[in-house]
Amino acid sequence: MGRLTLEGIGKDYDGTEISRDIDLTIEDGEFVVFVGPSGCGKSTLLRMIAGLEDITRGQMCLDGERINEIPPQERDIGMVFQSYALYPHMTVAENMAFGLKLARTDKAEIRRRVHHAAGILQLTELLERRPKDLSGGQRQRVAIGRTLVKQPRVFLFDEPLSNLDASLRVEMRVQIAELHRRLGATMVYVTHDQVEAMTLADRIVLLSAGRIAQVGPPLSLYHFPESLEVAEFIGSPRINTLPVSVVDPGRQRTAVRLPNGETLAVAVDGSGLAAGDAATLGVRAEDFVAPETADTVLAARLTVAEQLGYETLAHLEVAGVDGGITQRLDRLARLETQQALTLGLSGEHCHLFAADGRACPRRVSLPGIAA
Ligand SMILES: Nc1ncnc2c1ncn2[C@@H]1O[C@H](COP(=O)(O)OP(=O)(O)OP(=O)(O)O)[C@@H](O)[C@H]1O
Repeated sequence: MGRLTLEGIGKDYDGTEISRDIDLTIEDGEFVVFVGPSGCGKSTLLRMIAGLEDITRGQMCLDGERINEIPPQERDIGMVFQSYALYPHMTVAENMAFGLKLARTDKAEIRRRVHHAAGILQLTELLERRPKDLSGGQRQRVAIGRTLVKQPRVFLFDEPLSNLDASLRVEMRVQIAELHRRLGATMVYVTHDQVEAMTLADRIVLLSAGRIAQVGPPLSLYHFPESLEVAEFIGSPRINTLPVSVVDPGRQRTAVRLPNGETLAVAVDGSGLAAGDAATLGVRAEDFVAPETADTVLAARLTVAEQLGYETLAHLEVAGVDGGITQRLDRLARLETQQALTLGLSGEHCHLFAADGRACPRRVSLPGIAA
């Protein structure tokens, strides 16, 4: 088993609050990813779970047992670090066996576990090599193997792929997902890369300034963000934002005035808003619709087209929208610089945020995705 519960967890450094009010249950076998901007407290929270940082406030339990005061090596929690921290003078097998030797595990049992882990991580052929003779991806697999042999109840990963090049990151991401599927173990993973978070997580914990901004399955955070901050962090390219003013707040639809003076009825519960309030309309790059079927349109002009092979990203100038708009188009879209384009908006496909950043609840249902 490996069920973690965090109740009211907080951390101070020299009187400054770094983490606060963290209430979270991580179920046995779950893959949870902590994500958020640099300095939001992801690593600090992970290190508190590992026992590498003291907990200032709150209680942490593993399978119902309080672990606040239990030293790291006795917690039954294994951590894979960003820097692989392998011993250069030891072979792969010796590196993987080292922790078990210190724990005075029986030699035959060590050999069995090292070979089992090497099989899972495709390291069997490399067991006699030294770290300097391995690629970055192989070293990272050894670092994972060193944790795997300890058979911990919970695996922690602190940005394990950030030292790898882009293609190797993708490859290792798939291997970590596969490892989770095979072991069915509880895994907690820290990254600032939202693509890694989206692809690996059963649930994402998005942190902001030491607090939890939102917890949920990746697609819930993508389609039903509770704040502008979450909407802007999840998704690439970043969600488009347009300054609007509220014309008529309603329970099913809320009418807003767009920068071009037109009105759009957005499918949200705007009952917390008042006519005249400033607000922000959010539209994801793929959520513009054909002008013929749109509720209203915006005139745009192309500045740059990025042709990525599998899609085209059109960067557009729109009057009254600072920073412009990005539209995701078909991979074969043919565009010319300065070309005039018409953006179609549908009230069903937009988000609306109050001036304080709070999201108005969307009035749309997406099959299989919980709001
Ligand atoms: N030992 C320390 N003493 C004082 N402040 C610290 C210490 N360690 C971290 N901090 C501060 O705590 C905050 C959170 O740091 P943390 O490393 O947890 O953030 P992070 O979200 O993991 O960031 P990154 O993505 O850049 O690694 C930061 O403001 C950081 O400067």
